[in-house]
Amino acid sequence: MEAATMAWTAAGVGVALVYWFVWVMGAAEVKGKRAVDLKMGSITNDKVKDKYTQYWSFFRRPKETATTEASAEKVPAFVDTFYNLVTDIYEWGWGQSFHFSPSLPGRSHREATRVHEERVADLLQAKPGHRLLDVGCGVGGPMRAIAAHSGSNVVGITINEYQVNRARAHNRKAGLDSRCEVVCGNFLSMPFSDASFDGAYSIEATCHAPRLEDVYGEVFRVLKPGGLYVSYEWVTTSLYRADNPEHVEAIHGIERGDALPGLRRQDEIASIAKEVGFEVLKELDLALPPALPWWTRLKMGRIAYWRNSLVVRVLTMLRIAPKGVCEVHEMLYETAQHLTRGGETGIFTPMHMVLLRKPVESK
Ligand SMILES: C=C(CC[C@@H](C)[C@H]1CC[C@H]2C3=CC[C@H]4[C@H](C)[C@@H](O)CC[C@]4(C)[C@H]3CC[C@]12C)C(C)C
Ligand SMILES: C[S@@+](CC[C@H](N)C(=O)[O-])C[C@H]1O[C@@H](n2cnc3c(N)ncnc32)[C@H](O)[C@@H]1O
Repeated sequence: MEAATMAWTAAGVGVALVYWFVWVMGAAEVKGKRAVDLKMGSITNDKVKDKYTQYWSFFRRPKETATTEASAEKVPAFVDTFYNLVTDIYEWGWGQSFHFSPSLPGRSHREATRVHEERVADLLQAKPGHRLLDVGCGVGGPMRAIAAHSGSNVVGITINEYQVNRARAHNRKAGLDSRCEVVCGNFLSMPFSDASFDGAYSIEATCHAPRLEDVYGEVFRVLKPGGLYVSYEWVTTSLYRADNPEHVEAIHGIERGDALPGLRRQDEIASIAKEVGFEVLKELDLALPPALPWWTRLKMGRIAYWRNSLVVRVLTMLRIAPKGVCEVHEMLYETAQHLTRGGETGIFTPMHMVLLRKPVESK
């Protein structure tokens, strides 16, 4: 073969490979967000690296961020920065629901996710005409599943403006915008009237609150008397040992890479709920057997991560993706290892479920 023909063939194969990697394979899990559309939320391209450095130095010492009052006050702003950095990567590589779910034999991740979300609607006994609150709604994957399954209306709140726009666009596309509404705000001080919701839920979101009593107190205030609240909490289990360096490293790794001001213990959740006035109707770690491991989805993704980091590197080199995306992607990769370790050792669960009721006789 002539040199020129070989060069053209190599170039053609190169272009086809890039096309296959970026456009055809798209995301690890779901098509919808394409790699070429990766943005860093509302952060301009030139600020991504700085914002990432600021985020990293703040969450490097997770426990301290929760315990000193001055630091705790800054948490929502850093959580907002975190979601500017990760929202597109999450959507691209995971889907529109930013949470875990127990694996289901013979069912896809997408189905397992939906089942985990519909369980919330069932626990809340949600019905058409009900007004539900989604506390920390992300880009609205759970909200759409719950509205579709139960026929209720859902109002979601998130601290991150970029997520609000993404969620509204997805709601419109799904034809659910008349029943799903999204508000930008802080769940530690919500812009809703007292007793204005029939039910409420939070899926893997309240772990971002420095003090759980603050967010539970707000949910209590906005619920109607008799209203139900379901929460899936991220917690350490009774197997966690603070004197085991491997345990400490896994938990710190989870906190650092997920913008958490210190994970709570499993046995703290119900007492905090009671403190703010809730009745505790049910409490269960949904990750316990017979449930199948939630972390297998993370483990199975190794080839996809490798592919994704290559895609991210190529797109950064071509200046299609902003500088700093590679660092954020690397951070998420490491976080995935810590989460897997937390799951395998059983010291951590992202699905400690509590079903709470605001007493009928309360104001
Ligand atoms: C509830 C929270 C988020 C939970 C999960 C949705 C995310 C936790 C870790 C994330 C990921 C880790 C590895 C990424 C991978 C390197 C990349 O190529 C594709 C996306 C990941 C799989 C990403 C997806 C979302 C997570 C699983 C927290 C923040 C409270
Ligand atoms: C891991 S995501 C989960 C999103 C959604 N529940 C889901 O399962 O797809 C956590 C969500 O909590 C929101 N959040 C964190 N701290 C918040 C705060 N102080 N006020 C409002 N939303 C907050 C984030 O913006 C994000 O949308």
